[in-house]
Amino acid sequence: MLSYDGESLDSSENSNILEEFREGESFFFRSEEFAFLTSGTLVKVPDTNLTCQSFEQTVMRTFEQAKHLMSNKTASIEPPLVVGAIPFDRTKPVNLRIPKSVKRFDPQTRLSVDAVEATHSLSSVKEVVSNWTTTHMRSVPNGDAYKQSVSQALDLFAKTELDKVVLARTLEIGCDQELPVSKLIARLAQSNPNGFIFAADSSLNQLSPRTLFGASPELLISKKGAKVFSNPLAGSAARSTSVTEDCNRAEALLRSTKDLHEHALVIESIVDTLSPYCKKLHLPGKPSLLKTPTMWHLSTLIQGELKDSETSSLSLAKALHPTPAVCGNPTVMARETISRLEHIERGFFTGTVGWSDINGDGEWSVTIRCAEKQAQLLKLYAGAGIVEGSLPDLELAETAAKFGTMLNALGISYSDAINYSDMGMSTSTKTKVA
Ligand SMILES: C=C(O[C@@H]1C=C(C(=O)O)C=C[C@H]1O)C(=O)O
Repeated sequence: MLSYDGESLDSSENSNILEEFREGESFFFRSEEFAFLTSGTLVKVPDTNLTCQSFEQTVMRTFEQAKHLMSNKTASIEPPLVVGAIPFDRTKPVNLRIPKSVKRFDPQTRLSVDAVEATHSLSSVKEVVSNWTTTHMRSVPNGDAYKQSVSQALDLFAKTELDKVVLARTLEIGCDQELPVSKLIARLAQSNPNGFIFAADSSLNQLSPRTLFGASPELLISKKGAKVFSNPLAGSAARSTSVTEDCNRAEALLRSTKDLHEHALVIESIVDTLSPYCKKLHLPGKPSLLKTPTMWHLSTLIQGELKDSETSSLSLAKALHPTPAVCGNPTVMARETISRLEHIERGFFTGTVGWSDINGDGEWSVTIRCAEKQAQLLKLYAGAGIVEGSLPDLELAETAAKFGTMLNALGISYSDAINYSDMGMSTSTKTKVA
């Protein structure tokens, strides 16, 4: 492992690097290619948002400031990185910073939070943080209200030009103590070996520190030199523990006209946005399947070669965000529909989280399968794309299945979740607790 200061750390099979994670100060990111933990803030990107004309210049100025501050250091200094999260709403401020130090490690490293866990499989936070219990769980909006919003969206498809809208809900989980984010990240990293694992400060002010963390399967954009990649996902089915049923669901998804349409809208929009930047753009003729431990998705890997290799990954993220995978189509109408029908504040959920270096090389994943921690409260987020042919019950169940990524990490079973909250499973399996 290497840090900015040229500090060299042992590269071993297991790493306790997450012990150094400090909420409010650290940023963690792991993709298939890169993994690092940062600490401190050298320079914060001043308040700006994706609608600002000067967004890129503001980031560049921050890099220049950081270079100046780092110029006193020794020759082994690595180039600075800008890291952080961008919210769903393009008019809201981004939360980006250039950290004081960056420790890189091999993405294959098995992460743990102490030496004992390093040698044992970390099965769930319920086992690692002994004796913690949930004080409450509640879906906001509740299942019926969510289904009603889906029905209202379906009416709009018939009456307006709206083709697709993504509607989300949250699952609030109260804990009887503060859970360490480091352990949750370790668990997510172990059980989602192919996902983008992230943890970022999402505080809006110093008084209420918040941390956003998750395991996203979706890549908004990555850029290395002239090469760009985007891996949009749209069209989903929950995994099954029965192998036969699991295969059936995957095959049904690949053939589903509704899901293929939902997927095609996303691909078309991303290709339209990337085309002017690229001299070559390649994509397969049809979507393939991508699986996470909890979900199947329709997936398309888009690869391009930039006309100008200096185009920054952040400029591309700015151009693409929000894609119809998390917003809808047409974008403006979908955004208005979300603000009218969704009844939650998305914040950084369905934004983008990642990093970029001074040359613009970087990775920005879509901020999904995540939760935000504020003291003893965890807020889990999940959304589903609604198109003509969507059924309110199934969309509610899809959001429930998407909560599974985080529930698994927490060691909360579906049945526990159903007992305590309106999770949106079929009413026959629901046991309400007074
Ligand atoms: C909004 C979410 O996921 C998005 C919606 C999907 C869908 O509707 O099929 C699939 C992947 C994501 O682009 C989420 O996971 O919360």
